[in-house]
Amino acid sequence: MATDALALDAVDAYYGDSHILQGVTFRLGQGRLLGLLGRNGAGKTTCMNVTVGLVPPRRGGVAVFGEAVGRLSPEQIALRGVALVPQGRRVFRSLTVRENLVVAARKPVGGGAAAWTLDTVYAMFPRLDERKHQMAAHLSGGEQQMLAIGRALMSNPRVLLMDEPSEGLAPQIVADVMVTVRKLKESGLSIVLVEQNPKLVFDVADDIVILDTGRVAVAAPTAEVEHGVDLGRYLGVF
Ligand SMILES: Nc1ncnc2c1ncn2[C@@H]1O[C@H](COP(=O)(O)OP(=O)(O)OP(=O)(O)O)[C@@H](O)[C@H]1O
Repeated sequence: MATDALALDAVDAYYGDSHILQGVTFRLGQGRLLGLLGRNGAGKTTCMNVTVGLVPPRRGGVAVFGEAVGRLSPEQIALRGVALVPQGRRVFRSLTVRENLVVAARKPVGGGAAAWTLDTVYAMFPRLDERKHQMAAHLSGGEQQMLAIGRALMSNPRVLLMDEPSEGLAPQIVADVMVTVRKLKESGLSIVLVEQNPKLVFDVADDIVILDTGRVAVAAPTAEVEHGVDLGRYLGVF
């Protein structure tokens, strides 16, 4: 069996004394898309923070393509091909669109030709090409989301983490974001898509993990979750 792109194994994580993640285990297969769902405060962002090294796990392990990374720094983990599109986009507001992209550029793990360059990012997001000399602060929310995704792609990741990329965007823009997510999946990237809205992820995810107050309540292929799980119980009314 192929090595998982990402594996969290019995991860416990804390903020100070607050025990947030409690024995979280899930696996992202290579080339697959995992939808990570859960209510507000369930621990989704904390899982992302643990994966990229911002919140080191107190117990348990994190592995990227089979290599343990739970004790590595965020820089070391990024060098192993993990990129995060953070919640709230967090683009560098006082840099231009082009500068935001250039500062994130990195060669793929193991060398070889970079799939993602300024040209290929602009080809995916023509709007960023049109606005490349503008300050990121002046972009619309949807454009900032494109930039946040483009910036993550510039690092030529093997594992892409997307934390609520639809948050705060108009429905048409959300639809555009989901088209992008689908294209990235079709390109072979291994993706974790964090969302509060299950309808968005069911369309595109291979597997679903539902967190409930810091624990994995459900982990199964999408079709099983869609038809066999009482979503209202874990996600509230939607
Ligand atoms: N920096 C922090 N310090 C202390 N507690 C935190 C911190 N960040 C998050 N928490 C708490 O940890 C818990 C999990 O938060 P987390 O952001 O991981 O949830 P989430 O599922 O991503 O929620 P949301 O959908 O609101 O983004 C929440 O109770 C939250 O209040």
